[in-house]
Amino acid sequence: MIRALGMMSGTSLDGVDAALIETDGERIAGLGASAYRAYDPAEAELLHDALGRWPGETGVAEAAELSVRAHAALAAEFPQAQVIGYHGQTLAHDPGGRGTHQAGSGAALARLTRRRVVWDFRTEDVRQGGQGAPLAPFFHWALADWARRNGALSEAPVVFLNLGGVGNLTWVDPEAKGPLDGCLAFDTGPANAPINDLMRARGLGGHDEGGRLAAAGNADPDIVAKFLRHPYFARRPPKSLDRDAFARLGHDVAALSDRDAAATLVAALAGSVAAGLAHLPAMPGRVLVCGGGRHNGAIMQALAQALPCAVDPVEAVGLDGDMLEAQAFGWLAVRVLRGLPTSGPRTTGAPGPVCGGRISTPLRAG
Ligand SMILES: Nc1ncnc2c1ncn2[C@@H]1O[C@H](COP(=O)(O)OP(=O)(O)OP(=O)(O)O)[C@@H](O)[C@H]1O
Ligand SMILES: CC(=O)N[C@H]1[C@@H]2OC[C@@H](O2)[C@@H](O)[C@@H]1O[C@H](C)C(=O)O
Repeated sequence: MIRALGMMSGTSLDGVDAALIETDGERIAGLGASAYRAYDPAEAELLHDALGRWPGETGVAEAAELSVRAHAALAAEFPQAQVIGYHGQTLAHDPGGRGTHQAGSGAALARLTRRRVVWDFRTEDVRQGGQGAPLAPFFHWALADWARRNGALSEAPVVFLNLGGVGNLTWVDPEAKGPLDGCLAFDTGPANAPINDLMRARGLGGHDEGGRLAAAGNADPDIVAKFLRHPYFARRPPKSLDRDAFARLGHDVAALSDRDAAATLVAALAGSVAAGLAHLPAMPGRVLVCGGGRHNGAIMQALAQALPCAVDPVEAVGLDGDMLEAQAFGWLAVRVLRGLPTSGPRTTGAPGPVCGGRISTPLRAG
């Protein structure tokens, strides 16, 4: 077993999560301590300004340097970690075109932390013809296996729904012999990013705390219906999204009041997840929600109404929904060290199993 530190900073640009996990890259032996470092407003601004940019373009070197510095500071709190799984900051994602761009050098992080770092998890998958995302699904399979062995989960199949800046879901059949056969995964649609962008644009803060603003408003059914007519939702998986792929939605709610705009974005999110369930091989017994969106009461209520099965935060089966993606990149780092696949046809649509990720080793003295 290896003690890995997974580190993730997602598309909502709020900060860096770090979590320890003990694993051989197959079974989870234990989930350990975790920590969070928020980006301050100036840092969030710098990252925001770099969104949509590719290596070499304005502001990218600064965003990369910030990412490495923030991750190194957080990693210092975990001297016990034998390897770091470093996702980097996604600035742009265009798997059918220019590729995928996670800013931040794992080699620089290895130098600063004097630890082995596994990074650049998505490029190889895209090179082989996959979407490069989502990558958490194989870990969702391992979690379902773990929760079932602990007696915390009885439903099979089950869905993990991650609500970060973008939403993604994994249909998991824990009775399958492994993650390559036992998952079906894809991005469902925009999740918190349009809500955060609305709040920022209207000077209301960085997010809708608890979903209170949305809960006080009424969704505009025409805007939601128009949004759900976008061909993305009918397209069969695999499929993945750039953070700002649905910027039109933000323009469509511009004329609404603050509360109705927030309610409309929440209804659009719930509708996109319902549309996603229609692509699954069988209805899950339960949807387990992770990511920051589960703290938004309006989102959880809208999901409970829109979905034909139970909807619970992952805490219901003993997991930590704020740290699950960080744990995923620790688990994936160990898989890369062992040469095990990190994605495949039913998660990213790559033509076969892919082991994505580069390994950087710090220089030793002497
Ligand atoms: N208490 C809360 N109330 C309402 N919304 C919240 C709350 N806490 C977090 N969120 C939402 O969740 C977001 C953070 O979610 P998360 O950390 O899962 O995203 P991420 O990891 O950056 O994104 P991704 O999964 O897309 O890579 C916040 O930006 C906010 O929109
Ligand atoms: C390109 C990229 O960074 N995509 C993220 C984003 O945030 C959620 C969704 O879109 C998912 O596809 C992915 O992150 C998670 C961790 C994943 O790869 O599973």
